[in-house]
Amino acid sequence: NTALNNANEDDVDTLVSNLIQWVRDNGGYVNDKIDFRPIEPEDPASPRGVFAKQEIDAGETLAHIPWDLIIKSPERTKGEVEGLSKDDCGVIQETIKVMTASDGNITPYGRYLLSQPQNYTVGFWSKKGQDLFVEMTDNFLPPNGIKDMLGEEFEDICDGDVNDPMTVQAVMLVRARSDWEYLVPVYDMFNHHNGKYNIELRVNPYKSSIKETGYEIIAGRQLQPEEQLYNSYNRCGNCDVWYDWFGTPEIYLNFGFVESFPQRWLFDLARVKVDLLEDSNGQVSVKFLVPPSKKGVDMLRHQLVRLNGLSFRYQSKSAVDIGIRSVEWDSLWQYYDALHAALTYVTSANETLVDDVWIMDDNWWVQEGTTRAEEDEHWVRTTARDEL
Ligand SMILES: C[S@@+](CC[C@H](N)C(=O)[O-])C[C@H]1O[C@@H](n2cnc3c(N)ncnc32)[C@H](O)[C@@H]1O
Repeated sequence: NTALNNANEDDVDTLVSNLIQWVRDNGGYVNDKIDFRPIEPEDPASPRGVFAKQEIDAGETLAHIPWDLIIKSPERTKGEVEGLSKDDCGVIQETIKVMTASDGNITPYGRYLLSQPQNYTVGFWSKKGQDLFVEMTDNFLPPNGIKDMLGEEFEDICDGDVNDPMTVQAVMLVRARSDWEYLVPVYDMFNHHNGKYNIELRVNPYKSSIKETGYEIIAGRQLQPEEQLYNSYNRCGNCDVWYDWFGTPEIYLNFGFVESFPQRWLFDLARVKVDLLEDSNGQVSVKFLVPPSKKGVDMLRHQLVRLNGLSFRYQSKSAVDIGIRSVEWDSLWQYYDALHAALTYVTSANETLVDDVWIMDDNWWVQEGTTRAEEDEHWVRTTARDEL
């Protein structure tokens, strides 16, 4: 896997401009008014995002990615399947091919994917890092099933080789960058923010045949110079299945970062579901989406005390002491802070407690009636303890 190791040495600015040129040379379009640059202009190593260089009108096309440049499963290539297919094995296999193409054949997109940081989402960490994460969540707090990201979802369902680092990296990148089973260059450059989401897709790729249309990304509203352009990874126009249950912990699990407010937390075992909203003065409020119970809030209070104990035990330790990479250590404590804050907001909220949630069915969490998903698409990824 020297390709994976050498990749980080490529200059990312060059990789990005080659990628844009390649899209343009192959029938695509990328608007001149957008720029792909590090989020912190002074820190070339900071993550990249998309920014408006000048004013952009609402509805203006930002980019058009033709069907041929999209990485998708061979099943899709025949163009017969519409709607969601049940797994993403096909797009993973194709991504592996794109990333392992020979020097003469590799596309600028393959090179860009190769340059991405390795194993940065928790499902792909070292065993020690994952064990510490599970110690933190106690198989009770979300996100659930971190070991399934590779094991159940790729090894078992796709029959994939989890011992090959390039394969593992491709799986992680598909989970962190794809629009379910389409990995779309340029569209995958937009960062996530539910409060500032300002782009849209002209055509929902799961509701119509996109062989002719490809992905057309448009401005959701008027954009100002220097504004960052944001997608939403769970509330976008075609995010139906993800809309209800996929909150801040699940964003963290799949994409490896803690989202800003607004956040959604679904504590399935305590049957507590909340949105955390921030007003223009930075005041955070808790919106209970299902009436909480005393039993549930007590469970979360107990978890908060346990988390305090955990941080106390580790406060004088470092990544080196534990023997894990600093990316894992730093990310874990970032998530800890978000989890701790969410539990603090929820347990100190002045909400009337009622027991109704415990007499509801397993779908208690969609009882609020704001659900978007179709009837058979409601599900929560259950925790290990839930299955006992
Ligand atoms: C679809 S890609 C977005 C483009 C990516 N930043 C890049 O440099 O190519 C998703 C990845 O971007 C990063 N990301 C997206 N939104 C973010 C946010 N709001 N804060 C921090 N990182 C974010 C995460 O690393 C995530 O796995």
